Amino acid sequence: MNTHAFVKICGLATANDVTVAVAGGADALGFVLTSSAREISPAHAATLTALVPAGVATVAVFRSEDTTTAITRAREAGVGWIQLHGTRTPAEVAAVLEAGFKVIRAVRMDSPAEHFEHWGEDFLLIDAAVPGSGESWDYSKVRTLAAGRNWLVAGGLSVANVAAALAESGASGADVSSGVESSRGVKDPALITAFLKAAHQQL
Ligand SMILES: O=C(O)c1ccccc1NCC(=O)[C@H](O)[C@H](O)COP(=O)(O)O
Repeated sequence: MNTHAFVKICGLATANDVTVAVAGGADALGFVLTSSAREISPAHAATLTALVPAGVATVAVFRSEDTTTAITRAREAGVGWIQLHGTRTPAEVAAVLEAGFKVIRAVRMDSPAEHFEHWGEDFLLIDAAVPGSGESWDYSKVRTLAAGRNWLVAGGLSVANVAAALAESGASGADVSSGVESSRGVKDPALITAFLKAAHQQL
């Protein structure tokens, strides 16, 4: 079956980042609203989400903030989706869905098996041990565990390995940050464009 990989470019910080990712066909854009070299304020994120056309998902990314804080910041940023990292519960996912957001729930690739179950989220994101670190891992090792799920592979992806990662893992899509940067926190337009092309050619 020839389907379209869902591709999220994460850690966008400038209007040019957004313009390039949208022009390249990104399915989702991530804005980091938590402590990180890529952190931007909800108010700044609002100026960027205003540039995003309908049909492209806008995602606020959180590390371990409680859901009330995440929802408040996400509303200020004007996003439609919330991505939750950290140790979470089904009740937290339900609270974010009830607030009207779509949810990406991020888990480490070495999480206990029950964390790979479906808790109501729209996508599971299976990541390296440290989010946003650029560390790669054996993407094939969760293939069986995540089979049948809507899920995104992440962690150490780049133009060079995204096609293989999608094929090996069986993921529905891919998420990247470090692999499309010229230096930490600074996106490279040519790498964004090339990554989107490589990922969308795969599935
Ligand atoms: O990117 C960050 O700095 C970050 C900080 C705290 C929580 C999550 C973060 N990023 C989440 C992402 O969706 C990244 O794109 C994903 O972890 C992959 O990152 P990378 O290995 O750099 O491609």
